[in-house]
Amino acid sequence: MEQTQKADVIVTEGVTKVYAADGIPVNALNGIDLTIQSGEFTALVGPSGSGKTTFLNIISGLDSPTEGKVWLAGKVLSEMSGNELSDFRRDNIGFIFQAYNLIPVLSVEENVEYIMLLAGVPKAERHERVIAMLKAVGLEGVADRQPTQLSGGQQQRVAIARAMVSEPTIILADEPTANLDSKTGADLLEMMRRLNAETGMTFIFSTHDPMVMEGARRLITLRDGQIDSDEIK
Ligand SMILES: Nc1ncnc2c1ncn2[C@@H]1O[C@H](COP(=O)(O)OP(=O)(O)OP(=O)(O)O)[C@@H](O)[C@H]1O
Repeated sequence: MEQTQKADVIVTEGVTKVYAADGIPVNALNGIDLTIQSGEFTALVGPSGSGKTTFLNIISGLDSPTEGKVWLAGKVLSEMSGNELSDFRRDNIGFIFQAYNLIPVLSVEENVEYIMLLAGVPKAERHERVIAMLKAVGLEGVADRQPTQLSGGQQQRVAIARAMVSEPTIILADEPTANLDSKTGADLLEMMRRLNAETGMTFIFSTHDPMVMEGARRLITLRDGQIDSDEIK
């Protein structure tokens, strides 16, 4: 009988973060032990200041923990050199930001193909993958537009296409619906969930939005830098 084994894409062990703001220590994370497996669609929730952004920054290697270890796709982030880490991040993580962060002087197509360009994917293949990805996010026919000619919801779809097109190990999204009205945010989340089901790509996102939480398959609640609850729905 065939066995499907889920890989651990992120493992954290004792992740602690202390910021030194004006000499006063702030304990943002207090020993987080967590495993995220491939194919998860997981929301990170909790009150403002509970450590969500800090945790996302640490598991993506944008910031380093004061103590503890993070494995991403089997590699310990703190054991990589600066260049190795940035290549590893480019190949393994797709980021989606609250403010979309598209490059305004580039067309939609150029925004979506950018990471593939850096990774040396040939032009014809890049074009084919961008067009297929734009179709998957419901944005056919906008490849030549500038991001500013699109609505906020459409811009965030472009950002999702950009994050997913190079098939990273994990998609990380910090408050992806925070700048959208609740209907647009709910539609966007439904689309992310469909893409997760169709591609098996792993998603982890932070949110304050109860409608977005509803759509998650696993809900991890942080409180004062610790895991308060971890619920599979
Ligand atoms: N660069 C920093 N320097 C000092 N303290 C920081 C820094 N970044 C975050 N903090 C503090 O760390 C704690 C966790 O912040 P974090 O931004 O991770 O929380 P959050 O759950 O993402 O909050 P929000 O929901 O408001 O975005 C807070 O007390 C915050 O004030």
